[in-house]
Amino acid sequence: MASQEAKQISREEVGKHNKPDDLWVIIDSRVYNLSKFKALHPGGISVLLDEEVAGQDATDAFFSLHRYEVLEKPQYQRLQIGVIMGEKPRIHGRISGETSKVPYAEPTWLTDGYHSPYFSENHRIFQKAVRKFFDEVVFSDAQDREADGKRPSQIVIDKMTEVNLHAMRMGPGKHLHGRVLMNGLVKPEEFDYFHELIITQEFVRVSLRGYGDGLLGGKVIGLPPVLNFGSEEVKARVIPEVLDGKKFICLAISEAQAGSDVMGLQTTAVKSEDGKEWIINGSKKWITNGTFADYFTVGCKTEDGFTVILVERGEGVNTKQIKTSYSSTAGTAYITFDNARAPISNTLGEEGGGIFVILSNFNHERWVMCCSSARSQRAIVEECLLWTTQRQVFGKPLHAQAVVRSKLAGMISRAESTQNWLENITYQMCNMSYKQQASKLAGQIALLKSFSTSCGQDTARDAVQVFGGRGITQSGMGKFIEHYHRTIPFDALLGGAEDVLADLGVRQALRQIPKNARL
Ligand code: HEM
Repeated sequence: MASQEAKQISREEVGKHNKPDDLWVIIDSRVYNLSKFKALHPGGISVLLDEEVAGQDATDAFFSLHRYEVLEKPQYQRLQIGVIMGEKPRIHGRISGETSKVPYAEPTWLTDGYHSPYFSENHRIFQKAVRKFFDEVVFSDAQDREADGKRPSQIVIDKMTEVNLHAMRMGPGKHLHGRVLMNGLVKPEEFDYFHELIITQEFVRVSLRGYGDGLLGGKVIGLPPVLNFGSEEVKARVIPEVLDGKKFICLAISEAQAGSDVMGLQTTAVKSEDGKEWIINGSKKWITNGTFADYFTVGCKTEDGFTVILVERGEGVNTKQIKTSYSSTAGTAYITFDNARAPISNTLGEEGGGIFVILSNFNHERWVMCCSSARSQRAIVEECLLWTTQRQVFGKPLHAQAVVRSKLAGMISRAESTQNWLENITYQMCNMSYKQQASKLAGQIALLKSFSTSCGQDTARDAVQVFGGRGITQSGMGKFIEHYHRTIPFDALLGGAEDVLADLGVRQALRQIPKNARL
């Protein structure tokens, strides 16, 4: 019911409708007739008949039990019969395209009254457009696909193509030349790592973990070997199809017997008798987007060592879904290659030089993961700040408990420190050559990746304590907490397990201690 045409009703009038068959309530100045709905109410009838609810203003009671989105659903909007005379609704949920005014819900550069040395006016304009796009185009599909487990809708992928988001998610570089980015908001040659950080962080804000990967997460890790090491023929054919969202690609490295131990992989590629093709045999496990990929960037054991080969879906390639702790939207697959064939010209990089091809993308890939980890834990901070404010326990808001405030302090500090370190590293990336990044930032990025996901795991655990049973319930108030807590272990594994990365960072530092430095 649009508020300008809503019937004006007095509080006294509402108060008269407080019986089982004639039941009205006020929520944020809106008047709802629950007489028929009460029998369908998921929370039962008796709560609605409570003397502080029936015929009364139940705003606080409502918001301590329901998310705002309940009121936005058409089937519940229909229950509204008017508004309280002279009053207007004050409460809102998520406003499409807007920044949140909840403290710490946004990084400081997006918070009123704060400053940043890193983000330009162009970044700010760009962020607004990207947020609006994700809120309006992606958000509802993410919720729906998370619920039904199907792959992200092609219409969303096509709309992302129209503004060249698939290309921008690959970072700055030649692949952007000639493309109109976000309707011309940023020139391809001016697109930098801060623009890319914005895309990754806005994307995380609206999507759910499995959906986020389903929306071409495989391309972010599977396409760089083609971009950087493919032959001119392969690049000319494959890159436009993938960046235009027409074909899907994934990175197929890990196997049942070997993950981080890349040299221990058992999938083999041998040359056909005429020397024109690779013949590939073996299997791959946990391959993001594998169930619907058209192209597979495959790590293989070859005569000379380890080689990366682009395999196209066809005879001898079979994919089946693996059930993971997040939804099947990500298309996580078990893949078998039984005498699958690929032309020798599909070799990515040197024969036997596969390890270099794989390692060369690690920094960027891990940095992308840091961008998402920093933003996803911030979303949990916002959930917890709001929940502890609207939830009443022992007659007071939950945050009246010092132990709860202490948990909030930890969450806020972790989200802020992760983001601030990330912005600093991003600035270094903008000002370093690729080679400098490889030597100076590999350790920093590995440490940040390890730090941010370990912060995320602490925050997930604390958030469940703050939300109680709702933190482990897939619907209702704590649904995002449940989701985060269930999926954060994955973030802490991909791109290198926390301990491995932390150790890598320290080893890089130890190597650089000057030989003549002493205490
Ligand atoms: C327009 C009015 C209302 C609608 C449309 C509504 C709808 C719902 C829905 C959809 C749920 C399922 C949980 C969720 O998805 O969040 C729910 C649960 C519940 N509702 Fe309502 N409700 C309304 C008013 C109220 C009021 C006034 C109370 C009184 C305190 C109430 C008490 C509850 C309780 C106790 C639950 C169970 C919560 C839980 O399991 O954590 N509801 N309601």
